[in-house]
Amino acid sequence: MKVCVYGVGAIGGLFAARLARGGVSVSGVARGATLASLRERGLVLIEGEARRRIDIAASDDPAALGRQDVVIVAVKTTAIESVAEGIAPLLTGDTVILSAMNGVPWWFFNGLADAPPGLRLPSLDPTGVLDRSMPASQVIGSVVHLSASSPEPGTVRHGAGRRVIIGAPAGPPDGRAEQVAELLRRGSFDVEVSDRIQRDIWYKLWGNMTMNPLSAITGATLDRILDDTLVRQFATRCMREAAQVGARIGLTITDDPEKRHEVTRALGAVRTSMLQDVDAGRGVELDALVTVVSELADALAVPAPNIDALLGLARLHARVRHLYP
Ligand SMILES: NC(=O)C1=CN([C@@H]2O[C@H](COP(=O)(O)OP(=O)(O)OC[C@H]3O[C@@H](n4cnc5c(N)ncnc54)[C@H](OP(=O)(O)O)[C@@H]3O)[C@@H](O)[C@H]2O)C=CC1
Ligand SMILES: CC(C)(CO)C(=O)C(=O)O
Repeated sequence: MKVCVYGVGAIGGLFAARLARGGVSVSGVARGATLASLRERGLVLIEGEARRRIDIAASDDPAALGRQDVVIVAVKTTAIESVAEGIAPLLTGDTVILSAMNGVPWWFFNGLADAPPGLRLPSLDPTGVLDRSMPASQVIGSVVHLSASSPEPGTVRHGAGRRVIIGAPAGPPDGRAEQVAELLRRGSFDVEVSDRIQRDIWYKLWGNMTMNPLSAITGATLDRILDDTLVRQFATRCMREAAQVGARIGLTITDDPEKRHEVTRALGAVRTSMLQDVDAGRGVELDALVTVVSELADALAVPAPNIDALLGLARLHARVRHLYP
């Protein structure tokens, strides 16, 4: 089985390294300093005290890597259009595209019976280029419940966790999801196959759609955000609104926000990925995490004044720093 990872950063690098270590034939689409480093030093995987070099074929030209059985898309959501532009040479009609990013992806409403037919959101694939180049029928979605970082290009450090949930957008688990699960298990990931991956994505989003922008705006770690009563209550109000939005498209959340806060608070003094992006001067994944929820609330006529306030503040904060268009 030929597997290509598109975007060899923290998550892509971890998938690539662990699959290659498990004997899978892996290549990577990388660019710039990452590509140079992969060619010179191989992909470096740091797990605990262990540091290991793993050689994979890498190119910034997907045509040089050829047709694949599975393509793992692991860029930041802000770069997804560049993947749409480049991915064609990797695909046949049977290639599985494993979408491994946070937030609401372009294929999210496919197979979601309770979503209004033909629903389109302004910030989600407005031109249809993502759907044309990466059709939902070929996608397996995922929720990546682990952490990784890339301390320097071509090096990936595995943080905590090994859990990955995957599932086809439409219908019950099918053969493709099971095949991808088996593949990922060769990389020693703990894989679950979901019969409704959108529900799992929405549940993760329910937490990070507030924590990420709140950390970006304030510069605070998760513990400080949740220990501030007013900010915690604001996050709770946003989550209640998001829960109402989700319920309208069949993605009901039964948990109470407080229960979720307790889980997040236990993570301690974590700098969220969005705060790290702000610190590094990188674009922020605001559209996939927050804009989409605000637009969905609007489309479904669910009042969401707190989510809109969060979006407005986070967007302005990012725009002032040239981190959002
Ligand atoms: N890191 C984590 O612990 C977790 C991350 N996630 C999610 O996973 C996704 C990926 O995050 P993460 O791995 O941290 O991000 P990174 O920024 O570490 O990695 C993304 C990689 O994609 C590369 N890339 C982007 N566009 C292209 C392109 N057109 N061609 C080739 N390479 C490209 C980037 O290269 P360059 O540097 O040149 O831009 C970078 O190496 C995000 O949606 C994130 O929210 C989810 C769970 C945990
Ligand atoms: C740390 C966490 C869980 C905070 O919501 C996260 O999802 C992120 O940093 O992107």
